[in-house]
Amino acid sequence: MARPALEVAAGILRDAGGRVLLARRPPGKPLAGLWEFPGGKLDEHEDAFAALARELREELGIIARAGRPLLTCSHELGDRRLRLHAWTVDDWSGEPQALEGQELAWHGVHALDNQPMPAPDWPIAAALRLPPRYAITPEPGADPDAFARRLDRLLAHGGQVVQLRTRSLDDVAHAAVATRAALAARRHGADLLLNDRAHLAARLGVGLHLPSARLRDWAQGAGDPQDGREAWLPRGSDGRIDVGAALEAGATAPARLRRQARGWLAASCHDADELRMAARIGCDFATLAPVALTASHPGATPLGWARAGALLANASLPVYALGGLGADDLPRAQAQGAFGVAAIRAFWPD
Ligand SMILES: Nc1nc2c([nH]c(=O)n2[C@@H]2O[C@H](COP(=O)(O)OP(=O)(O)OP(=O)(O)O)[C@@H](O)[C@H]2O)c(=O)[nH]1
Ligand SMILES: [Mg+2]
Repeated sequence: MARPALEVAAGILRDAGGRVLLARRPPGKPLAGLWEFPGGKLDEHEDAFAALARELREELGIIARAGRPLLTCSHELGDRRLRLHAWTVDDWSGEPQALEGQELAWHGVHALDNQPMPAPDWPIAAALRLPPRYAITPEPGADPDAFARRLDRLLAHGGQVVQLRTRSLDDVAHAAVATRAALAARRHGADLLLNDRAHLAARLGVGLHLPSARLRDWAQGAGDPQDGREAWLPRGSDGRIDVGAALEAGATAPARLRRQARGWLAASCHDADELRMAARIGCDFATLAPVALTASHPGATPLGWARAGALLANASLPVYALGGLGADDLPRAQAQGAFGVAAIRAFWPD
């Protein structure tokens, strides 16, 4: 019989400057020397926040009064599963002290990629820099100037992560739209991802969003070797994608290190298989679709919340629920285990 999952709560504590607290696992413990979020295992019948409050009192001597869930992910850990519940602690008192011989340090959320962390912490580090909404553009249509103006309005809202999804343009027209979008994103401090143009995304220094067919090709090492995946995925000496070895070593996020100057790597997923592939090749986040009926994909059968919730509960990276959803669906999506909501029409400015 499979052993029950190991349930662990991890706390996100921020100082006045927005930096988060990391604790270094002391010598003698498993994964010694790696930096993690303070916390520990749930006792039987204990919920995540109660466990976290207890662990923070024992490890740091602080009293946590209120928090909210940031991300729950599920990971294979040898012969059992680890479910790691990351909670943002909003209200606490006391000054964190290292009561268990651990080293403590505050780090900016953009510096976390450089810390050697247990692999299950990478999705948390990504979630700390991701907004709850992932906006996807509609096709640019016949008027590229009007499209650029609307995109600019979208990017101007602080902290946006936006996928430029253009399937209808030829390479030259697409490069023009993408270059303009990349400049606008940089001007507004927003993060842009191109849909399925790996070379161009790498050249422009923006992120890449893989359609599911491309995700499958990359995860299986199939397809055209010139498709740009070298720029995005860590490779072993045999040419195969080599996230696994780095995962076992518990080292810093390998995929992200390779593409330090580049942006996010994400993928479109529709089932458990694709969610696993996305995590395995080192994607920072994924979309899961279609959750509900959507006008842009009228032929697709929606997953519905029950099925989507079951897939989300086992995901090992942040996932945006997508398909017929808008901002109003965010609480429901998060209650079902999504990190956020992605949409085309709902987030596109008039
Ligand atoms: N606290 C914490 N544990 C994590 C994180 N990431 C991660 O993979 N883990 C894993 O979750 C488990 C938590 O173990 P722990 O050593 O903190 O457990 P604990 O405080 O309850 O008690 P213990 O040390 O006395 O066994 C370990 O297997 C640890 O490697 C994280 O960010 N914070
Ligand atoms: Mg602990």
